[in-house]
Amino acid sequence: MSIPAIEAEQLSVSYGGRRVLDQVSFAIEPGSFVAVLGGNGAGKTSLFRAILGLTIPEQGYVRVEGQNFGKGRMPVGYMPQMRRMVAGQLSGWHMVAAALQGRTWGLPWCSARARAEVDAALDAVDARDLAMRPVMSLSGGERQRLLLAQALLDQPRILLLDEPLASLDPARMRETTRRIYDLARERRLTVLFSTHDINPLMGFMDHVLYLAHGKVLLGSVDDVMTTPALSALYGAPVEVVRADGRLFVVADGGADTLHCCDCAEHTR
Ligand SMILES: Nc1ncnc2c1ncn2[C@@H]1O[C@H](COP(=O)(O)OP(=O)(O)OP(=O)(O)O)[C@@H](O)[C@H]1O
Repeated sequence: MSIPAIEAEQLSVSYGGRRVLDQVSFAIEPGSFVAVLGGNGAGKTSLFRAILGLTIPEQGYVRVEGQNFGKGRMPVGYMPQMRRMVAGQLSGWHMVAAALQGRTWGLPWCSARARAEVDAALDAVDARDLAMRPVMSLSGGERQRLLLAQALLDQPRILLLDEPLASLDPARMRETTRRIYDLARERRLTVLFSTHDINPLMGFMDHVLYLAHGKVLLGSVDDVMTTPALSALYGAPVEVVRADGRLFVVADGGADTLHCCDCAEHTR
């Protein structure tokens, strides 16, 4: 592999002495589209924050394109979880522009260049029609598009997308995934895409990065989504079941469905 887009080595992240990521190591290939899976509290957001340098590792390191950027500007666009979004009365345009303002400290943020960049990001996610509307009046799917536009500012080479499908209906999930996939291919982006529902990503993702109990497993869907692989990761028996063209990951005894995916849809 060439220099990895993202590389973690013996990375540990803890909060108040509780380890969320425990000496994890992995390397993400440039240009790959990676589904980041794991139950609630598995550490998906913590991993993204560590990559962004917003959370200081207890141990180990993360490198982006082979470098430790520290507080420097990295070539990474971040789409946070929507429930963390605060926008109030801002228009869609100003919400996207606010992210640019944060990154162009010291420059006149309403310059022609800045305006053109915001317009281009809105165009890329087909959201020009949302530009003048108050964000608080927008639907969940429309707000997601604005968050994606924010992540595209500054021409990133890597996108970290934290649950971009949250609160979308199944048709919108597939449409949103396709939009992100098309953008990623067109711009040769590396994408880490966290989700609780792998179904809409089938046929789009190159790899799965699965988090459980502080550990990670990275590989193809066929390598990771298997009974032995996930049981080893969880350190307890889980079962990967294929039924009606769908893939279910269930806790031992079948009482608890952890994830499911639709194996029937492998075509783009
Ligand atoms: N700033 C923090 N201080 C203390 N604990 C934290 C902090 N941030 C996250 N945690 C805890 O770390 C664990 C992992 O959280 P994280 O948000 O990374 O998980 P996640 O996989 O993104 O979860 P979800 O799917 O529910 O969004 C959780 O138990 C959470 O409560």
